[in-house]
Amino acid sequence: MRIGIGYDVHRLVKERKLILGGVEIPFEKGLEGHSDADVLIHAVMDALLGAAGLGDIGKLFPDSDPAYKGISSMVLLENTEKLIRERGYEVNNIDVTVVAQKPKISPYTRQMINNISRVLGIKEERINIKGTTTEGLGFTGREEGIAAFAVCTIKEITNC
Ligand SMILES: Nc1ccn([C@@H]2O[C@H](COP(=O)(O)O)[C@@H](O)[C@H]2O)c(=O)n1
Ligand SMILES: C[C@@]1(CO)OP(=O)(O)OP(=O)(O)OC[C@H]1O
Repeated sequence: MRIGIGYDVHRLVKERKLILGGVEIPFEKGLEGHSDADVLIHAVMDALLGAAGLGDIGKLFPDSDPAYKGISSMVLLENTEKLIRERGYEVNNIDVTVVAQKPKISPYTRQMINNISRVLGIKEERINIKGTTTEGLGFTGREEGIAAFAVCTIKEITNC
């Protein structure tokens, strides 16, 4: 078993969609980025890549590459899963914390978990997603951005 950790931050701006965990959440602002800026999925990808010893998201999917402009991060997650599988690992479990003053993510976590479970080919019970505010403190508290932390474990693929 190997463990990985991921962390990402994206800025909240007007006239962008807010996509978290592959779910479009109605909100007055969205996250800025080269891709769809799904900060939750980016943290999960970095955790998976870290666990497998494969570097990080920016190394594998550089934001200088026009191929990734506006791409759904669920596609990048799918590619990440293939890479760790090629290394001989499968995902065991994932735990994510989204740090956002607003919006509340709890009404959407079931759908996010379903999206991730389908892309990674693992049971929903192996994925946990939670939200927290920072009680108005810091850049997340001022609603300037959203942060996400993810921890995962991966295990060697066995044939039996
Ligand atoms: N973006 C968020 C933030 C919080 N939640 C839910 O609210 C609970 C209380 O949050 P505190 O930061 O005040 O501790 C938290 O445990 C979550 O259930 C949320 O869904 N989305
Ligand atoms: C996902 C990538 C690639 O489109 O771009 P962004 O959406 O800007 O995200 P970030 O977490 O800043 O870095 C990873 C990038 O390479």
